[in-house]
Amino acid sequence: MPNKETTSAELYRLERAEEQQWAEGAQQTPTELLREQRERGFATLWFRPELEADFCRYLRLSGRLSRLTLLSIAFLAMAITPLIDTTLLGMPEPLVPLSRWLQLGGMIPLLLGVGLFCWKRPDAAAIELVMVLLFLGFIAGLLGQRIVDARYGFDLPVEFIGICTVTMFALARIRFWVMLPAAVVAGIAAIGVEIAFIHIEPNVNYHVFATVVLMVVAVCAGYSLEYFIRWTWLNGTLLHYLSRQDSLTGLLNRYALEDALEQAQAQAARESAGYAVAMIDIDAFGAYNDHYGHQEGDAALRRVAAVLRAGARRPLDVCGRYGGEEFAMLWMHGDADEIRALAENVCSAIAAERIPHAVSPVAEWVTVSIGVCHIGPDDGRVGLSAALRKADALLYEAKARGRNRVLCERFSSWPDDDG
Ligand SMILES: Nc1nc2c(ncn2[C@@H]2O[C@H](COP(=O)(O)OP(=O)(O)OP(=O)(O)O)[C@@H](O)[C@H]2O)c(=O)[nH]1
Repeated sequence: MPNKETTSAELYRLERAEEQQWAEGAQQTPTELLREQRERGFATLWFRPELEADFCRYLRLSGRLSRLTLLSIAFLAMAITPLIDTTLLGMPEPLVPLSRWLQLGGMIPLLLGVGLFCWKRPDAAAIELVMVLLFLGFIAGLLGQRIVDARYGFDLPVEFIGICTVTMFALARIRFWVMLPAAVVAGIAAIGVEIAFIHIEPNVNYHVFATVVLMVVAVCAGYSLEYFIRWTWLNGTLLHYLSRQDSLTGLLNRYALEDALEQAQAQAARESAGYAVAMIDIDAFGAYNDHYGHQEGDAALRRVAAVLRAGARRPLDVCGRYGGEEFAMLWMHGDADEIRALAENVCSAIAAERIPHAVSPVAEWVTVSIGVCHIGPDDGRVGLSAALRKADALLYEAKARGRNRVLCERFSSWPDDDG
């Protein structure tokens, strides 16, 4: 899912690439995959690989603001501490140089660097690793200072380690299983330091107890938060696909089809590229239904749809169900001859399926008629309804000329009837 800064052109490309991936690789449609995952559950906080990659990308992009908030809080804490450590916290003077060095020389530049990285590269796969390393660096700094401070009898509020861990689970938006090992290391190191180096009784027992409680809270909060995010993503993505998919054929439904066609037209205009819009209708499908029944009719529609989907495999092509037994396609790029060849291929591929049609006036098997309106690069911006109307008129002309054929014409060769 694209982030806010993605331009509409990039967004269009991303969506098409996503749909393309689904269409090419998968045995199952997105909705089938998502439904299956919902039934299986995800108590282990893991989706099947086809979904996991998409979810991780979503988590990285949607977590950008949250991570920047976390880094801002850490930055603020680091910036404020020099003002209060000697006054409010009672840090002895000899410890101040070390503390300043760690804060101003180490943590603040590090936070600024990581902040810049999270700002500029929200989608970087390394973002989880960077956040975990920052966390471990932070903890190492705190523990180092804790050991030195204790020599001067200063009891550094070591609960900060637990609070850092809770904050990481709550705001870093990195996966639970990535954060957990770092949290365990931090917890063990914190408790180890208390027991081995700190001898300020009875505070050691209190600090150990507080660290354990905060670590348990952090882990539980991290688990339930990620479970909730996964649940929301899974249902939201399922709804997204259901609202765009024709339930019978798995192609884009009318709403999504028009949307995709408009976006493809805008893309063509940006690239000054030619394209073609096609209307496709199954021949004598009323008779097919009457003869074989609606169940068989549905099965035939699915098979025709599968062939059409295969005919729109290039990254920017579009294919959807316009309504009933009528489909629409858009082929991006290509001159009139290439477009005609694509349409002819689709027409003959459907005939080659040899879906029996005993009552067709055209052939012994299911055939289609196709009307194609080709819009050249110099035809200017053509409205979607005008392009579809011309393709539809050509389709009816193809029907009138005997069906099972392609009629392809250039948009500009038609009289302008828009006005
Ligand atoms: N099984 C099934 N049939 C459908 C569906 N949607 C539309 N139809 C049928 O498609 C048929 C369309 O028939 P017509 O519009 O008369 O066209 P046709 O019989 O294909 O004739 P021509 O287009 O002139 O070749 C009707 O019988 C509809 O019931 C569907 O989802 N499933």
